[in-house]
Amino acid sequence: MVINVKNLVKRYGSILALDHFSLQIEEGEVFGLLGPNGSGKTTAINCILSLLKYDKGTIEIFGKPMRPDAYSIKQDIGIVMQNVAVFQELSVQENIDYFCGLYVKDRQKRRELVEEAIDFVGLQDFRRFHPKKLSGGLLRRLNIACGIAHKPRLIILDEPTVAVDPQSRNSILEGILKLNEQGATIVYTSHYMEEVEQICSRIVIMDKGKTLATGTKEQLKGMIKGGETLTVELFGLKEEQLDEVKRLPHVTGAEYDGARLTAHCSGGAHNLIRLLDYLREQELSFGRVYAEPPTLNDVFLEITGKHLRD
Ligand SMILES: Nc1ncnc2c1ncn2[C@@H]1O[C@H](COP(=O)(O)OP(=O)(O)OP(=O)(O)O)[C@@H](O)[C@H]1O
Repeated sequence: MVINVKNLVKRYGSILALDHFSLQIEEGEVFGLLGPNGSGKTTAINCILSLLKYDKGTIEIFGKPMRPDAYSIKQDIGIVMQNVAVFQELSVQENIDYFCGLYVKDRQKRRELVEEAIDFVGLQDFRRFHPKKLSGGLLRRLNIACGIAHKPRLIILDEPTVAVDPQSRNSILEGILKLNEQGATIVYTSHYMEEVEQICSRIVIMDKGKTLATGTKEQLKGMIKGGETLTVELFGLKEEQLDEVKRLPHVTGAEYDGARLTAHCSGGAHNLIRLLDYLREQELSFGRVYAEPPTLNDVFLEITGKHLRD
């Protein structure tokens, strides 16, 4: 097992940031830590890395107890933190070389690794630039290159795409999958469910410092009663008709905003056909129609009663 965390408790004064938090991550996983802002993701990562003292619990990495002075373990970990942490006075190349040099002393070897990292994040044309000349997206890529240049076995990324343009975001996500293909185990924290769904093989959903549910995205979605959401664009739906929609088989709830009818359905087949048949019977004409499978937000909503991003 790459990470084994048991019953972690962390308090900041009266705030209970981690409440008996446990986590098991196997070699080769792309593991997602999904939770709203303030749910304890960064605190969990900082405790796992021994950057923060905790009140209770045990942490093992690569089967060994993790401690602040466990340098042999730290050498095999790459960290990409939420806040970009690079030196303003060093160029792109020098920054990557500095961070790589914390783990790799051999200069020749390091030169190769720095070049590979520059290629990997696509900063070839910017190697002599200083950080203040880089856009937000490029700066994030530099931050990632600094964290991964030494080819660690475990890479932990804490919200690496916050405030990043869509193009850089995609290239970051693709890069993470490539690192995983090359053998690294990945831990990825985010409050963006779409990203976690896109790249993670297993996910823990957390809230208020606790683990709410763990599994693949299919397993997590299978845990809830809610199934697909149907949306129909139409005008003139009356209140009695909305009430009748709510009473259709498998419909667990419905809303109408004057232009769009949204119906939430539990499992069951033919929900869309049944809804459209009803609208035709009522001689209501409709525009676009779409059916969406449940999302991780629906899972979070059903467990906690609130949205991931309130
Ligand atoms: N240094 C600190 N002192 C006091 N309280 C803190 C400190 N750091 C975090 N907290 C509190 O601990 C809880 C968990 O915060 P944490 O930053 O770990 O959450 P998060 O899920 O990473 O959120 P975000 O996505 O906003 O970073 C929050 O209630 C936060 O306000």
